[in-house]
Amino acid sequence: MAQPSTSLTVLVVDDQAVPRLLAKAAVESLGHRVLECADPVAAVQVFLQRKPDLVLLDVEMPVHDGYWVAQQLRSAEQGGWTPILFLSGLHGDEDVWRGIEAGGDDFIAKPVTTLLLAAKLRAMQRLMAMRAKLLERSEELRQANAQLQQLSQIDALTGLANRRAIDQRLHQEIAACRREGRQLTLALLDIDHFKRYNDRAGHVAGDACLQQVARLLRETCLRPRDVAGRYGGEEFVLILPATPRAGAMTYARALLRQLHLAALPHPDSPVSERVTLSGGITTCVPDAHTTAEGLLLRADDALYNAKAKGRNRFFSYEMKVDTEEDRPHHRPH
Ligand SMILES: Nc1nc2c(ncn2[C@@H]2O[C@H](COP(=O)(O)OP(=O)(O)OP(=O)(O)O)[C@@H](O)[C@H]2O)c(=O)[nH]1
Repeated sequence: MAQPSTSLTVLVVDDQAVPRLLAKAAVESLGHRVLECADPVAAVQVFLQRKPDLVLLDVEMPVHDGYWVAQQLRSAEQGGWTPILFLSGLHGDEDVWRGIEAGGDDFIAKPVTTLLLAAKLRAMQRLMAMRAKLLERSEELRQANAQLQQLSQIDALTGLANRRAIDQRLHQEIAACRREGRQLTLALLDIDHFKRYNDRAGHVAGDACLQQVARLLRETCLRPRDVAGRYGGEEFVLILPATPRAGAMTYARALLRQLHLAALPHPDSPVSERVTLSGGITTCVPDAHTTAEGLLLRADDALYNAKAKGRNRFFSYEMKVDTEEDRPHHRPH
């Protein structure tokens, strides 16, 4: 966008050759380039194709006058702004009013002097530079907002979706699975005896452990619609859309197996010398009565059950089973 000293491309529109050539000469003497046009309809085409920086527009022309041209240019710009200066022998208050109303930015009385034209162009260039700065700031703001929006959805420690994002996604997936008539699985996971981990290894090591578990969860959420999130503290959430009950339990077993293979040491767990998880799973085809709160309560209840049954397992009421029986190699060491 033009700075006050840069050279402009100026579209000069006048049906009469002499004033058009005079205006052209004056503009060129100020170091700017000129596109000439004698016909109002053609002027609109030239404007659209060549995208000049500024338009000098005669008012009185046959068939379509300068006001008509200004209106066409303004409606063609769609959010843009190219300065339009009227050049006219008519310069009563009413003429100026009509010109501004039609979308013009200023009015210059013919015959135009080079000095007046220079002053008007300089003023327009200033406005153009300010507008360019404003657009730049708006774009920066838009980008910052997009970044903030993204950050507001992410848990800072683990990089997983945070509680706010999880709540949003859960509502969306309940609605989507209800429409599709498909099963939705929700799992709440909790690291076993994490207080003891912190107490023995320290909070910094505890944080690192949370990050490692989060990485594992991210790696096991393979489908595009699967979401892994940190629901708070040492509690994680998985949203697995279009995942039936049996699939959810298979997934849970695979996750426990991956965690076992990762062999993250737990310094003080009565369950295992490795970090273990307990999980509560709930699966349903959502109907009109299904709520996010209801699903979370059911999953939390199932999680409580998994803890009560000895930890290091998933429990699902709907399946009436837990993952324990299938994985003898996961038993406490
Ligand atoms: N390092 C770390 N610890 C956290 C964070 N958030 C919560 N905790 C700790 O997680 C522990 C959770 O303890 P509890 O709720 O008693 O659960 P638990 O010790 O895992 O016991 P069970 O769940 O019954 O197996 C507490 O010691 C919290 O301080 C965190 O961001 N970083």
